[in-house]
Amino acid sequence: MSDRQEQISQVVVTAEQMRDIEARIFAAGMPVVALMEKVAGLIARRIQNIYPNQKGAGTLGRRDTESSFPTSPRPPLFASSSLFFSNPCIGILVGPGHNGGDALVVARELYFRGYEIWIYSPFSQLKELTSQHLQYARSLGIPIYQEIEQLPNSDLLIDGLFGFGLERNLTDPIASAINQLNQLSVPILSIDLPSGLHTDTGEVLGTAIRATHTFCLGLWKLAFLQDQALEYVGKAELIDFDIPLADVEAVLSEAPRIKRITPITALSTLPLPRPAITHKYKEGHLLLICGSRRYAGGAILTALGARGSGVGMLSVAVPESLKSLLVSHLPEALIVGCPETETGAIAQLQLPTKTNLSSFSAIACGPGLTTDASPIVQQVIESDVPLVLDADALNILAEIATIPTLQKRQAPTILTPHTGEFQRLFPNITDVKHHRIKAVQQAAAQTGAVVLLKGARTAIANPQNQVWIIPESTPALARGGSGDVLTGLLGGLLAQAATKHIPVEDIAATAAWWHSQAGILAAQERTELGVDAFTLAQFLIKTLKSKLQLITYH
Ligand SMILES: NC(=O)C1=CN([C@@H]2O[C@H](COP(=O)(O)OP(=O)(O)OC[C@H]3O[C@@H](n4cnc5c(N)ncnc54)[C@H](O)[C@@H]3O)[C@@H](O)[C@H]2O)[C@@H](O)CC1
Ligand SMILES: Nc1ncnc2c1ncn2[C@@H]1O[C@H](COP(=O)(O)OP(=O)(O)O)[C@@H](O)[C@H]1O
Ligand SMILES: [K+]
Repeated sequence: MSDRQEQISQVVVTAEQMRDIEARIFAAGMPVVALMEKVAGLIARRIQNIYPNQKGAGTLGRRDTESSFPTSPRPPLFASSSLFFSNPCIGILVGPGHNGGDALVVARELYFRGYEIWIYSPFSQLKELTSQHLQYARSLGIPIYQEIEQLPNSDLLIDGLFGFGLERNLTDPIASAINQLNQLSVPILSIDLPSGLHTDTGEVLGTAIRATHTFCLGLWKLAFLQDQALEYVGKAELIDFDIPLADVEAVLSEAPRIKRITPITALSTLPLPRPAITHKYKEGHLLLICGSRRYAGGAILTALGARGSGVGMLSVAVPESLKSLLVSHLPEALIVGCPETETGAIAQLQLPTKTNLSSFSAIACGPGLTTDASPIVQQVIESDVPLVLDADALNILAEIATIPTLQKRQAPTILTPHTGEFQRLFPNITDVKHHRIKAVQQAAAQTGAVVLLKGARTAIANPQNQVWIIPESTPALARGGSGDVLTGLLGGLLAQAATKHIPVEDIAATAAWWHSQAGILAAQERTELGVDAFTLAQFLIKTLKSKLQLITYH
């Protein structure tokens, strides 16, 4: 990957920013019509790659020509595969704007490459360029339909109804047409984004195309990184059409950056290679404070996550009754047994002599504590040590309402809530479910902490409004205990970075990226049902090794 590609793949834009960037390109002299040709040419070539036209190589599985609406039976899912169709029939859905224009250029190109094409163009008012392309398609004899009921069967649909120009909720008749198109068991490839999604929030504006594959054009739009958009987007792919970096910079320079974390950035944040002359305390000393008689496993999983980070020294404070269990799982760690409450929570921290909280390079506190360990959380907040607060530490924080004391901390703080913990902690931030990125930015600004909001697309914000988003993950991680592994891993990386000048949000993003990648690799090897939290921790180093190899070889 070139430097430019690496930088482009990190960029995330809103619809407004994309419009401004395009406006600069057009103002500089690039004709709109030429850009549309270029972009649509790239899309057409990708479609040819995915669904090659092997006309003449046999005619397995030919479709009938009668209408797919309203009563024709659904074609089988596998009908989409190029293995089954030598000459795929492609239906092109055309909207009123330039998204429709792109689709029409794709239609024309595929028509000339021998594909069987029909066009669905339900709008009477089209932008000038789109209208011209439609006229030309008509002159070529490509069938054009205005009514959904007229549409013939197809093996594939290309969605060019709306792109980033969609402004308001979709209404009938186009809304019901989209609903009917979604009912067909035909793969849908969306151009730029699935029609009906809000470009920034990923919200469904009335209804939206459920794409199997989306070609995001030029730069990643924010919607692709929003949890609520994922089931509409399908497999997402960026079509890079050579937007000059200078134009991107010019438009984004003032704005708080929202970035996708890439393997190169994540790996460059890791404490590798280690200096030849070092010792265990130079490689970070992490204190984990976790577990209770009720939740013993959480402490083990957090510690295994920390082990995966490679941290120099690991101390784990647990209730006394858990000590031997932890020792048996983590012989290398220093297990600190603490006096416990009647309920089996840590009652007070009893660190070894000559040790206090300031002796550690970082502290990670919370998994499995129960809310009975409240004084401990207060104590760690008052320390001057970089701190990760997760799980019950966040619930305690919500109960004791000490957000203002977080602001006063001298050392960095990272909060790692899932959506439920987030809502308890920040009841004044509404709509975290629908505006996750805005919500995480507000939370970071309110607390002065780095906030890592867990989810399908984990987002990390710093108090300066900058955001990192983890662009890929797996639902295999939606499983008890996987968050504990992340807390340990993050704590371990934070401890190792203590003497280095790496922004804390970069460390949080790296930990979340590594955690997701481990989930992805484990799911590939063991299926999505095979990624229990213990297994996930075992995959951390294996994943790191495979990612480092990829970087070395490219
Ligand atoms: N100009 C170019 O040559 C390029 C075009 N691109 C394509 O252009 C798209 C943006 O084009 P546009 O700005 O024309 O916008 P769109 O094609 O996304 O749609 C805008 C059109 O839809 C109408 N509209 C908006 N909301 C509606 C609603 N709820 N119901 C009915 N009609 C509605 C608007 O009045 C306008 O006519 C991108 O998504 C991309 O596909 C770029 O990707 C590449 C360069
Ligand atoms: N659908 C999903 N896709 C990808 N990752 C997910 C999904 N659901 C959960 N995760 C990840 O799994 C982890 C779950 O953490 P958390 O909710 O704290 O669980 P626990 O407290 O049981 O350890 C987080 O890192 C989260 O981002
Ligand atoms: K679209």
